[in-house]
Amino acid sequence: EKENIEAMKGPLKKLLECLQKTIQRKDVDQFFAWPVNDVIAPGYSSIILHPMDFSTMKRKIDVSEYTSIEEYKSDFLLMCENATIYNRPETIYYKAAKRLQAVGLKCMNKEKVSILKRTFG
Ligand SMILES: COc1ccc(C(=O)NC2CCC2)cc1-c1cc(C(C)=O)n2cccnc12
Repeated sequence: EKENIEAMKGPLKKLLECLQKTIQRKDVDQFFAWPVNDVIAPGYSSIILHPMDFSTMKRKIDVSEYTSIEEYKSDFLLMCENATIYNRPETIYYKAAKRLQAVGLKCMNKEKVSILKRTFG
């Protein structure tokens, strides 16, 4: 039972690594590559209680913390949503988050996820 779950995580891990590479390529300015801090974004840590960024997601992939593509997707959406909560709509960060969210959702759309779920269980 445990081996099966472990074995299952291999392919899922590969899939998520590939998915993250594809999506992160769109973050050319690397606004989402690292955790946002209070120096560059005043008051960030008191406004955004559940921060998320690509480096944190990468670490979670590496330690097999994601057991499904849905879990990965919710961290991705959290990351984008944080940026639309903290930043005003006219800012480059808000716009970058909206663009990134659209790209990410295309990569993780329903059809693909159901195919992946069938393939990876
Ligand atoms: C890891 O986060 C970042 C890294 C680098 C930069 C950056 O290069 N900013 C320069 C472009 C104009 C200043 C911005 C950010 C950044 C991301 C964000 C997000 C994602 O909200 N942010 C918000 C307010 C101020 N700065 C940021």
